[in-house]
Amino acid sequence: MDENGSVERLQEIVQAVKAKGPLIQCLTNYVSMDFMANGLLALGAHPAMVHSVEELDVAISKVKAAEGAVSINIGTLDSHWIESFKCAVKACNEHQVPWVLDPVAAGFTPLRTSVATELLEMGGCAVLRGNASEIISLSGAEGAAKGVDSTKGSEGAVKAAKTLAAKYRCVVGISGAMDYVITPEGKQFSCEHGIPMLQKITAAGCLVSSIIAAFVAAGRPSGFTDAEAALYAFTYFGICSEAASQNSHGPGSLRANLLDQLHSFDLDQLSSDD
Ligand SMILES: Nc1ncnc2c1ncn2[C@@H]1O[C@H](COP(=O)(O)OP(=O)(O)O)[C@@H](O)[C@H]1O
Ligand SMILES: Cc1ncsc1CCOP(=O)(O)O
Ligand SMILES: [Mg+2]
Repeated sequence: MDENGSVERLQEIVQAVKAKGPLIQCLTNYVSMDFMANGLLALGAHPAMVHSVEELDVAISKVKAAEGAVSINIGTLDSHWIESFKCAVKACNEHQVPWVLDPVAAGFTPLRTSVATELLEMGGCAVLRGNASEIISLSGAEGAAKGVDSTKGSEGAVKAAKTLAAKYRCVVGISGAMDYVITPEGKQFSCEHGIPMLQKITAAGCLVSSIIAAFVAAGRPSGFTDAEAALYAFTYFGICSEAASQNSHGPGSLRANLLDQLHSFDLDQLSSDD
């Protein structure tokens, strides 16, 4: 894989997602639930938002049988959610189901940093995806999070991402104007697609994290590494947002058009220069 992947591999993994329709079990915040479920459905995946500790083990054993993945997002944290996250990670690791972590607003409060760190320390995370402030905060430095938003550019988090990827043996994705994907061995890939207006749609980052989970689930049986899956998820999301922006007049129409593009973006229109 070169630094940005290839159009042929992008087409292959998107077609795999649409053909397999992976089951993505999401433990996510109240803000993102609707957009994440609709975004995953538009993409061709099958979302389920199960989060009670009483049913997570059964649900995740079914995710295993369906070759799906789990998306964990700490956005609206409280003590019940914390128990659910730990229970989900334990079940994922027991059943060998890939899980993706979105450490929303890590660094904004100490609890968020410590909960995300505790989950990573349980081991088995496939991909950690955050914005620059979140990734820097998890590395132990001052990330200067402005609530759930980053105040720093993604390039400023690459060093922190390399530290985290090596420490937790997981792929780390940093979103921003440039998205970066870092492997546990310290290899770096990047994706320049996307539009600034995405920052005006709440839960765009949450949706990207769950799309990464869908690409990991569909990609593994087709021979894609988790780093490739993350890179192509960022790329597909970025390209769809660019196409969506052409008929959009602001965040409201962009949000609707983005769902349409995730559903029916024509991959054949891409050339190897894209
Ligand atoms: N300035 C930007 N230009 C282009 N794309 C962006 C920009 N900022 C964020 N994005 C894209 O928006 C999506 C959400 O990323 P981001 O806003 O960093 O996440 P979060 O919402 O978790 O803070 C990602 O796909 C990212 O590539
Ligand atoms: C606004 C907000 N508050 C708690 S979770 C959440 C959504 C954050 O979504 P994203 O990180 O994708 O912008
Ligand atoms: Mg976020």
